[in-house]
Amino acid sequence: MGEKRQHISAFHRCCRRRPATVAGAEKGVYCVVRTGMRGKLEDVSSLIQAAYLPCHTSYLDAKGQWNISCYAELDDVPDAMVPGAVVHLPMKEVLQPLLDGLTAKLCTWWRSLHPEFSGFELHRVQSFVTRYRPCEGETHLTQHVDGPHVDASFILQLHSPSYTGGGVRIWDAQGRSRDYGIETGDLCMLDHMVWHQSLPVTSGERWVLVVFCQKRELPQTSDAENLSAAANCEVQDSGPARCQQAIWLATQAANAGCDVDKVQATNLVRMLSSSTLDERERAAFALGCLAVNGSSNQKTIVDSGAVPVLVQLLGTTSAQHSTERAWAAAALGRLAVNCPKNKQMIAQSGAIQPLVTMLLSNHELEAEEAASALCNLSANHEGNKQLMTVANAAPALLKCLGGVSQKQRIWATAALFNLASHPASCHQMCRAGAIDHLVPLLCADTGRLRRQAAATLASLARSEAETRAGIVEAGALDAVRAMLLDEESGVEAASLLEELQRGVRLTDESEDT
Ligand SMILES: O=C(O)CCC(=O)C(=O)O
Ligand SMILES: [Fe+2]
Repeated sequence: MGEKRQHISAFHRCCRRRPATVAGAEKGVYCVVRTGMRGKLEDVSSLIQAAYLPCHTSYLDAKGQWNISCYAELDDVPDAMVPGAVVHLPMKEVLQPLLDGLTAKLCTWWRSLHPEFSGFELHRVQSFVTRYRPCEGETHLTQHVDGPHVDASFILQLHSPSYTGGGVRIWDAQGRSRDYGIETGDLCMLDHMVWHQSLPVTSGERWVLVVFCQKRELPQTSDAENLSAAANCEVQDSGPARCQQAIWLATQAANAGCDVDKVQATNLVRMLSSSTLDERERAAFALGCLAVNGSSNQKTIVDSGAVPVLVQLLGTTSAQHSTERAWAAAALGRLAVNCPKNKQMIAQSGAIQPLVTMLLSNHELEAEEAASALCNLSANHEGNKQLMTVANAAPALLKCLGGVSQKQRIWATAALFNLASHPASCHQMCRAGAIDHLVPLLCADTGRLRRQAAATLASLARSEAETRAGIVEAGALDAVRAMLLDEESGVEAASLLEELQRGVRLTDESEDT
């Protein structure tokens, strides 16, 4: 009973239009859950919108002539081909960090519906972003099923500020429909051949991510067998299916917050040395997913020898290896979180210089993950701050502040904040023009950026009267005044002001003597 009630609330918390009933959930053909990804989706929404390039397609189903979707993935599956659709790689890059986790969620739910498919996994055949607007042909999608070739699908509501209308209507196995006014981060999961439609948007824009999956048989049938197969996944014969299993397990483990064991970790580390780029990318990605689960996974992964191999992956320079470098940086950064021993080991294995080089990459994902890793490596670690100064990190981080990626700017500012408390780094930052880069961020759109910029400037202001004067000269006071009125960034603004005033007071005092 308790379990059922829990299911009901997860199912209906997000339903604005209907009181809680569980018709769809009970019949099991669909499920709407809140993922808790709202913040993450808000963070990536500008990237998604920047990467959005719709293509003209013609479907035989409810979509007809359709030109408001941008495709990130399109498998060459005969039944699933969409005439006119082409993959837009920038969208793939932006969605990459989200897709595996979401697919794993869909797969977990779908397996619970279909115990008979425990030996199967879901493989994405299409993923795309759709933008609905109140224009002809763009408001909604009429009633349809995703197709006989689609075994399960999901619709994720992306960050879509201020739109009206919209939402999803879904029919259960008895043909009864329900409307869901889904909110950012709500995930609507559909079983095979479930009728559904989106509802017309009447103002603003509604953004969704849609993924279609097919089931694929796993070579082994039980989790225990999968585990042992993954455990034996040798580099020499790690065919795609076997590595897929290792990744599947890692994703499941990361998703469920469970521990990775030594054998799994060792095999993922071996996969990092595979001769296939795709396998190395997947292994690095999986290790990064597992490393966030807490200290026991961090330790198991480090004890399996991951650090030197991951660091080695950072050392390539070609564009082709950019994603591999990004996931290796992400894994290293996560291994460093709250663990001084790992921070030191990663730095001593030579990670810092290549990470600084990666900051200057044209590939957003690579620069973002490098900035994030450097932030984690420098946090509460004076030795690494020193090494980052030697590697000339500050100028590269400052350059990142001018990048288009918001995530990159946030991580770079956070890393700069860490460095600002280290005297040598502080000098390096000031020489590299930190004040001129940071003061404009006091007026940034994002509260987090404004706060981080203010805190970093406050730290710099502590160093020398000349720096304080420079900050004032660059026009910080007006921005700080505006920030003081703003609840979100008032505290940081007040401490920056205090540091700046300290400068004024010191000057007054010295004139008195
Ligand atoms: O946008 C929605 O809510 C539904 C999208 C959908 O069902 C589809 O694209 O197949
Ligand atoms: Fe659909």
